[in-house]
Amino acid sequence: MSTYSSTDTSVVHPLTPLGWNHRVERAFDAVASASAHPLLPARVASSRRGGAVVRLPREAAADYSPAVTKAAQADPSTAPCSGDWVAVRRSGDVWLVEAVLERSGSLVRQGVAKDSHDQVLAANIDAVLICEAADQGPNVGRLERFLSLAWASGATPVVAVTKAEMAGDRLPEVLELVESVTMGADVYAVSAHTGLGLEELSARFLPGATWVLLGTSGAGKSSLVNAVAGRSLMDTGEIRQDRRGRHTTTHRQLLRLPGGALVLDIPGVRRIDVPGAEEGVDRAFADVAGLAEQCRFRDCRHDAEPGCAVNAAVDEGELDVRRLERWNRLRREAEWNRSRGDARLRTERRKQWKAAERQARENAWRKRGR
Ligand SMILES: Nc1nc2c(ncn2[C@@H]2O[C@H](COP(=O)(O)OP(=O)(O)OP(=O)(O)O)[C@@H](O)[C@H]2O)c(=O)[nH]1
Ligand SMILES: [Zn+2]
Repeated sequence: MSTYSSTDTSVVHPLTPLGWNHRVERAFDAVASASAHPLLPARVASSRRGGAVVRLPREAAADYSPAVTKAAQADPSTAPCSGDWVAVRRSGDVWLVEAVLERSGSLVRQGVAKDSHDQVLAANIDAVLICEAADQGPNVGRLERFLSLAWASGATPVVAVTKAEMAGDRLPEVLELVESVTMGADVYAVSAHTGLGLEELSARFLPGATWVLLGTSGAGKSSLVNAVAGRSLMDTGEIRQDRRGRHTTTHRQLLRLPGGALVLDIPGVRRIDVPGAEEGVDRAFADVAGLAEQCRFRDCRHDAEPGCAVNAAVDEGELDVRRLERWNRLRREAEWNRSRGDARLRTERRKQWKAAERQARENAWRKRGR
């Protein structure tokens, strides 16, 4: 692995290799200057209910402070997650996470149960690498879903068509199909086995940038990262198969590529629900959304309304009707998820108001009693 090197002589922050930058520095300074305790910045590699593994830059286990725990109970999306920058302090012989610093792009999974909360899968990400295997389709509906999610995160999506050598002569056809739905996101045909396209893709992994991998199980994410790194950073399918039943879940979740980019490994993202953000869907479907803006009526449902630019494009063969149907479905899903999120928020606010009212009454009562 290459070591981090700075070309100038200024002092390099020890967390720079983990993606530390001015934005994070300002966020940390604001928290640290308001704290009664001396705090240190750290980045979360992985987290679970009561604590996290953080990098200071050395790796350490950290528990959550009562304030962080309380906030996470009220809203789990505030709990530390992979990629988060946090402020920690030493308390006796343990590290305590005192605050989660303000996030830039984060990948959010919609809560699925009724009144369930969104879950932040990865925080402070700059780019999302969507992996779709060339030998199994590819599945454009799935790609559109991943792209919507990625755009909603605020990070830049990049698509890797993995196992490209398996497509053989069909590769141009596969790429054409992929590119018909990627709307300007860059697409790379890669093979971890033959090395195809790895150099071009590697050039995208800029030092200090944080990437997250999306793709179904077996899409070749781990193999791709290992091939780019030139060594085994992640367990691939075969290795996990061998280890089944043994307690060897020691692999890291915040990886550093030789070029200095960071990769967050978020295991177990099977079904992806689009978050309650139609903007993500509309970015992924920029062609359809652009047409919809030209409809005569602002609230056009693109059914049988007169002056519907979307249907006109379908009639003229410029827009695939299946893509239109998939856009409608994802949009409805996003709208529904958002309205559910809004309803949950209203319930929570009501609870908070009630608690505040109760507190005010108690305070008044105590004052009177004095
Ligand atoms: N032919 C071919 N097979 C590949 C390539 N990359 C990965 N594979 C195979 O695809 C299977 C899955 O690869 P992984 O890298 O483990 O896939 P993954 O996306 O990390 O899977 P999860 O960790 O379960 O999400 C393995 O059997 C790999 O050997 C490739 O470029 N070409
Ligand atoms: Zn319309």
